Amino acid sequence: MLLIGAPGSEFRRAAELAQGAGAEVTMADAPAPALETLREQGADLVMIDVLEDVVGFLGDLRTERFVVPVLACGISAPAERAVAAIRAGARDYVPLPPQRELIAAAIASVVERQSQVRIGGHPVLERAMALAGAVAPSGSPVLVSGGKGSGKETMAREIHRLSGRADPIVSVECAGVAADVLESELFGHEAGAFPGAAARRVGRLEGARTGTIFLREVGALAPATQARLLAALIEKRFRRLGGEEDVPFEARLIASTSMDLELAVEAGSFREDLLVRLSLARIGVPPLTEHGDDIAGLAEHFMEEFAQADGLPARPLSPQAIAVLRAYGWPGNIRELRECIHRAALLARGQRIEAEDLTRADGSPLEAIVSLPSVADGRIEVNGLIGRTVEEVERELILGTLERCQGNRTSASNILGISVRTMRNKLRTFIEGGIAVPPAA
Ligand SMILES: Nc1ncnc2c1ncn2[C@@H]1O[C@H](COP(=O)(O)OP(=O)(O)OP(=O)(O)O)[C@@H](O)[C@H]1O
Repeated sequence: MLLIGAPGSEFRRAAELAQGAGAEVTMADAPAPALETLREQGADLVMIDVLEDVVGFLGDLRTERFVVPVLACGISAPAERAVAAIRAGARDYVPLPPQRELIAAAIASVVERQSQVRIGGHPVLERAMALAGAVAPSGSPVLVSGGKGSGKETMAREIHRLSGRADPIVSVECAGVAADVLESELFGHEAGAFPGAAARRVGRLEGARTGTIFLREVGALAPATQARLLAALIEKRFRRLGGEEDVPFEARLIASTSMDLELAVEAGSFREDLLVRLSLARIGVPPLTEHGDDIAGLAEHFMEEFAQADGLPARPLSPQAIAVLRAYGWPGNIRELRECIHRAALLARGQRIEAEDLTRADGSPLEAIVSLPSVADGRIEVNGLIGRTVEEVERELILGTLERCQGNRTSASNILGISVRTMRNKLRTFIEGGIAVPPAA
């Protein structure tokens, strides 16, 4: 985290609080030295005093293609300054003197706090973890695939930890970032590489030194960046944009994907040769529903974590609450479970967490969503189905399950006991027949 402002006790206090919340803090007393720091070492979050030229600083960040969230802050600053900062692109305004919770929330809003890893006892997750342990010591690239929030970054961090590398793991989001901005972010640039490149900037690949570079959603890389990355992997060196000097590429590459990269290759949006290189070691993180036996343990683990962090009593989950957690489809996987438990830890009033305390992000109770199909004497009620074709019933079952899983193909396939490939083929047939299919989650 980079703090920009004239040194004063409030700023020092903000820095101490940020450090207490787990951030590594660098301080700069004005935007110009702050830009120098960003060019040399980057930052995951910037906080700038609104008394500085925030608008000019944000403009410089854009011209030099930095992708870093900026928060404005100030000591009883005039409201118009805060508004101007937000209008110019600052994410939020944090008043000083700082409060511990506000600083922690600001950090949490941009850098997801990683839970302490709990390795479930389920064989599918254990197999994935064993693979991670086996590939960790080598320097070869690793591709971690799995659904949204299933634990891909957690797996990458585990591999990095087990590799014993002294340098850090540097995480870069590839989705939703303009191609030229991401290219600078990854490879850095020399002064004059493009209009606005005022000085040399060290990219994240270089900044990771001999540690690990983690590329989240690698399938989103533009073709030119894919080509550059492939060359860097083969030659173990690269050039900053506009540079003539080779920079050694010493970091270990771990990439994650929640999209089917084979399909992306077929569609021509991802290079096959890059996929082959990335796939030397490949780890699939299973969707949460595939290791459902871990749900209760993970839920208790998160409950303890939040109780500790928020100073609340750790409460047990009732058997009904656990049954509801087990029955839900978890399209957002472990992240969704973690957030669900966080809401329950904050809002539940009883001695233990009951089924009705478990909600989705929109506030709807999980209980209502997991209502099971009508069952009579253990058998599915078939009267309402007689007169309908097997094809119709199958289509309704598939589309209904998919809807309940908010379009998540992997979760729905798991619940239905069919492969994702079969699911895709069925959906293709539906679409060809003019039937609406829920969009992919
Ligand atoms: N085995 C685990 N034990 C404890 N917490 C976990 C585990 N796996 C994932 N989590 C937690 O779940 C959340 C989501 O995990 P993570 O960021 O690794 O998922 P992801 O698959 O990389 O997400 P995305 O698809 O959005 O990139 C994080 O808060 C992480 O700490």
